[in-house]
Amino acid sequence: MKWDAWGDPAAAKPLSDGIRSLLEQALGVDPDQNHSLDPSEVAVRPSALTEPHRTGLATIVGKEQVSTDDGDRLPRAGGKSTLDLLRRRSRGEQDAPDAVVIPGTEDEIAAILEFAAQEGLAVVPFGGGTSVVGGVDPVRGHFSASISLDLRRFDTLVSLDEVSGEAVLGAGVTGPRAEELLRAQGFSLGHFPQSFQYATIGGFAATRSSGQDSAGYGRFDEMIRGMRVVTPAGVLDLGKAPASAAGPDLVELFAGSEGTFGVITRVRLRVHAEPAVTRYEGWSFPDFATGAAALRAVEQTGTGPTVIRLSDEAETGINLATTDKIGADQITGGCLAVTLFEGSDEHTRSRHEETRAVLLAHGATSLGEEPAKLWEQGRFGAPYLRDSLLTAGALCETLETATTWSNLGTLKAAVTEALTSALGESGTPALVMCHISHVYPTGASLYFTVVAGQRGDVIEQWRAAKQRASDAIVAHGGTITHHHAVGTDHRPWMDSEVGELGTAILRAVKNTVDPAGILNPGKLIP
Ligand SMILES: Cc1cc2nc3c(=O)[nH]c(=O)nc-3n(C[C@H](O)[C@H](O)[C@H](O)COP(=O)(O)OP(=O)(O)OC[C@H]3O[C@@H](n4cnc5c(N)ncnc54)[C@H](O)[C@@H]3O)c2cc1C
Repeated sequence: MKWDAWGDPAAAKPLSDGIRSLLEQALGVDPDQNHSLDPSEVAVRPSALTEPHRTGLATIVGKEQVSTDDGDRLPRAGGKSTLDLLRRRSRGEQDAPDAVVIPGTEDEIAAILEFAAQEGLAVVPFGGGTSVVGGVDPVRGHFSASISLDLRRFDTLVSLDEVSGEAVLGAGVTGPRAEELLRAQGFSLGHFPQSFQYATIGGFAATRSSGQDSAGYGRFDEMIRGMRVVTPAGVLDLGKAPASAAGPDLVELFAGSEGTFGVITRVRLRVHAEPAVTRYEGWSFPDFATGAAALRAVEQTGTGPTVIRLSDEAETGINLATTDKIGADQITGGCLAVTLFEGSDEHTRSRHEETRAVLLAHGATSLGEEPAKLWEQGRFGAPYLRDSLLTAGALCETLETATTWSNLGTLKAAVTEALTSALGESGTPALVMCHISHVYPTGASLYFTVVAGQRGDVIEQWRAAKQRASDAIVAHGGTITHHHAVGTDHRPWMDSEVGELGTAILRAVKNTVDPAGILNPGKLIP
């Protein structure tokens, strides 16, 4: 993973002529500017880890698994939000963890946590580092140093129960590696967030991630059957049976705990047979409201697409749903939707037919297979485009929420207005696009992509727009996050999300499992 951008440098996406002219004409951006920083120009905050602390950590994990080198600290200095990437491009001293520690066993993690609690060191669990909410920021709080606890060595398929369809995967296994390990035995997890290529099993569990195939396979938290968590107060082995009435579900409590309650070392997950067939169909709707009503009908009827997504007019207009063709003018007007069906030949056929019937009855026009295939081919490409936009002097970021079907239109309008007016006040027009990509019987997510011109202090420019959008989300009945999690960025809205008593309950759990407060300070809990 690049330190100041997304993913593999070889997969970079230069801006097409279509996007370049869009930037120039609509946003007043000069795409020939270069806003990136050479790594040699970066000054990293010096490590504050003392020599005795380094020796103490090295005694636990071995000296080769403790590093205070800038080259190791910088890639763990934060996640991959636009704010993170803009910070990486800023001149002046950059924040970074004081050390990177890479344990190989649960006992080593327990010993690190004990040492950190005794010595007053903050510990930030680190999976793939793809957080977009400041989840891995090296916040020291009142501690003398912050260490990044990298889970990469927990990288195995621990076990597979083929009869029950359950697999135990190490926390550091990445998305592609999980599929590779499972497919070698005829199984698949089916969790494909856009960050799939770099994010990890532990990170998915810690953030209640949701993948693009959630209509078929569920959110990541719905896949979890159990997990092991090392906390400063001891080890928890959670989840005994496929279902249980033994009180409140502690698996649910630790899913989404964002490294503040403990370090997840392995996760037991529901898996399914590797799908034999995929069927594709793209659709056009006259407008977003008609499309949303059709998706609701599909979900409430339960016809079973694996993927179902709907882009609004703006997103359809610039062809963002099929990122490889952005700016090309092959889809005009209306709203594009895509559906995919995975499984056996017979089962995908029947689900496809039922879904078709519902969509056609609700105003859809079929576009054939191609738009859905193109979407699948380009599904992991958009983050590369964001890098090129930032480099060219445009601001580009995403944010997300969810609400009930009856409130969807109101919330979408309120967030769009908040972003447009906040960015307008900073002196730039804004292109606000939106899609639905996760559906439930009672509601859906809304995922916004914003492109604007960079004006003044760009970090402050985006912060102000995001604050306005977050306030609008809360004021209009949305959740502050459907799948990006809380981290530092959404923490100010947690009280509105769960109430003061809810926050007090989270604090009480934190005080029980992490009395010294060393785990991921400044995240999740207000
Ligand atoms: C381009 C892009 C696209 C994205 N698309 C999606 C998407 O489609 N769906 C989605 O849900 N999210 C998405 N995200 C957000 C992000 O990928 C998810 O939050 C992901 O689950 C984080 O996994 P990770 O392994 O990278 O965790 P990290 O970023 O390393 O950590 C995230 C949080 O979890 C904690 N953590 C990590 N591992 C552990 C562990 N083993 N034990 C305890 N705590 C731990 C960290 O301390 C931190 O608070 C996207 C991000 C980017 C940059």
